[in-house]
Amino acid sequence: MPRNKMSSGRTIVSAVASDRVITKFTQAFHPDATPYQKVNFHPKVKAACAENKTGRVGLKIAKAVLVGDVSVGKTCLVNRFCHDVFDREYKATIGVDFEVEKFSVLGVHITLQVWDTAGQERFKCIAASYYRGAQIVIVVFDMTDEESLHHTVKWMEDACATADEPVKFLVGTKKDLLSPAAYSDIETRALKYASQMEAEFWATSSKNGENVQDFFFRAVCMSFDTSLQKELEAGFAPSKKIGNDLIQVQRSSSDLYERKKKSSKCCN
Ligand SMILES: Nc1nc2c(ncn2[C@@H]2O[C@H](COP(=O)(O)OP(=O)(O)OP(=O)(O)O)[C@@H](O)[C@H]2O)c(=O)[nH]1
Ligand SMILES: [Mg+2]
Repeated sequence: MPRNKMSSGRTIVSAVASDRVITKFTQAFHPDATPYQKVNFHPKVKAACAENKTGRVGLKIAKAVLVGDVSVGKTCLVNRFCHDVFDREYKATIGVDFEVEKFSVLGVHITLQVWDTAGQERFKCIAASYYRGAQIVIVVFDMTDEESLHHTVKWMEDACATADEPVKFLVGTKKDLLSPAAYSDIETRALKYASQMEAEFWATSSKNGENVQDFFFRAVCMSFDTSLQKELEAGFAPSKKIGNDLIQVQRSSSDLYERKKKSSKCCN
């Protein structure tokens, strides 16, 4: 297999970085913290991938959108996962940013778009226009700020209104700032919110990276399995364009590894 070394030091295998190759279904953060019972890829999905029968399907996976209050740590979460960096200085997101990550899941190449929205009220109008068609909704709160947890119900409601039957996640950040007792306390409350929203809970730290990669891998596995299952049941009918986004999923891609970053700025 062709291998290249990126400037960041990540090794690229067939257009996908070696640390973006998923061969096993990533488990939930905690078995009691999820409404999703999946612990493995569906047998039909596994068979289709093994037999190279995923076709040239234009699966509309995987668009992920991050929402949540100002300064809860959305951008840091994305930056830790996509660039393995952490910035302690707060720089507010203006409008919306997005990142593109390529994965190989069971040998199938997929692209994940990660939309990082601004928490500031004045950008809400723009951010909301990017929720459409998302298959992964990630509502983020700061585990040191209880108010931000209370607001997650509304964020989830708004984001899901135009999303595409999304996999739902409630992600707590800044775990590194909590004592074990304080963490246990907020976790108990967060689990109640997650259960009420029918979302899967994860606790993370972008500062030290705790659970960040596992969380994104879990999101990709869930979305991939669900979408491919749907496509298989539909008999690979030509995929419909839903919303603004259509992401190609192909068995083999000749694309070079690429990283796009786009900023949409607004208003008021
Ligand atoms: N200690 C610690 N600080 C964090 C963590 N995540 C984020 N922060 C800090 O929290 C502040 C806000 O982080 P951002 O990621 O910019 O917050 P945001 O949610 O993107 O904010 P908006 O773009 O305004 O919506 C920054 O000063 C970060 O350094 C974390 O896991 N641990
Ligand atoms: Mg931000």
